[in-house]
Amino acid sequence: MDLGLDDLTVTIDGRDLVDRLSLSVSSGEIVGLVGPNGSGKSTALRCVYRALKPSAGIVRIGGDDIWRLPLRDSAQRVAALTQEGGADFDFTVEEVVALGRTPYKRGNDPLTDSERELCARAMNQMDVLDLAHRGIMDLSGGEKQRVLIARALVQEPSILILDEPTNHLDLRHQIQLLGHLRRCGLTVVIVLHDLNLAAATCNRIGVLSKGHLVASGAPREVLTRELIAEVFGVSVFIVSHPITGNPQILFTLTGDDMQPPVASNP
Ligand SMILES: Nc1ncnc2c1ncn2[C@@H]1O[C@H](COP(=O)(O)OP(=O)(O)OP(=O)(O)O)[C@@H](O)[C@H]1O
Repeated sequence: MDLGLDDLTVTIDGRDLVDRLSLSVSSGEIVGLVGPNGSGKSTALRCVYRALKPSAGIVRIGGDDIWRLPLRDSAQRVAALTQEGGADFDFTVEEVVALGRTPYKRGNDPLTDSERELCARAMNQMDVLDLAHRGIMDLSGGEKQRVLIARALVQEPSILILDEPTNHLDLRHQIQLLGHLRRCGLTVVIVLHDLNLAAATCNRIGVLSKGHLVASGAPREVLTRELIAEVFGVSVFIVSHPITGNPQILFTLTGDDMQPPVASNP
């Protein structure tokens, strides 16, 4: 299912946190959003998973304005891993994962056998099956993150929204998760701070700066020295990955690479 943001604008207290953001994501495509802290990435995503109503513009999923759909319908199409987490209650891991089925249930309907299998499969994919009976509150940051991703997967969405999903994940689990996204065929919008991971994962990358989309395209077109200096204020070197050819960003920690970002609002 495709996703489109048309002139999405979020204005709060007179400030445009997101300003006329337009982005289209084809069915099965993985699009990354990158940008400095406070550039509007999470705010834009919140409009897609219906946590925040845009001040102007439209979010289309499969051609429908998401804000005009019944909540149950949009929850069957879009699942999100948010920065807020949503694991602040004393449920077991398997109970939290089962919550992903809520858009398909009425009242206290129990899970069907096939839904139980779906939950077990997602927990296995996210490597949390052996934690099934543990309390979510007692898990490590990375374990909790993987449980919440499993919950999003059992929602069986067509569109997956992931806000910094690699937070807390060790290298192996980062690769497992992003590799799974590459293979699963879902339409994905993902915020990543690690530009190398973004280059490895995304078909296209959109760069946000001060609420504006300042670049978008294939990783190799977008992640240039010039763009990174302009938007992030860091002077980097870019090499090609020896196997995939994806851009890999190299930097030092001497401080000599830092400069003020100069990206301005168009
Ligand atoms: N409800 C709100 N009221 C006022 N300002 C807000 C609100 N939500 C976000 N902001 C501000 O909007 C700007 C964009 O925030 P947002 O969380 O979208 O940035 P981000 O690009 O996701 O940042 P980060 O990389 O730090 O997660 C920030 O300056 C933030 O302080």
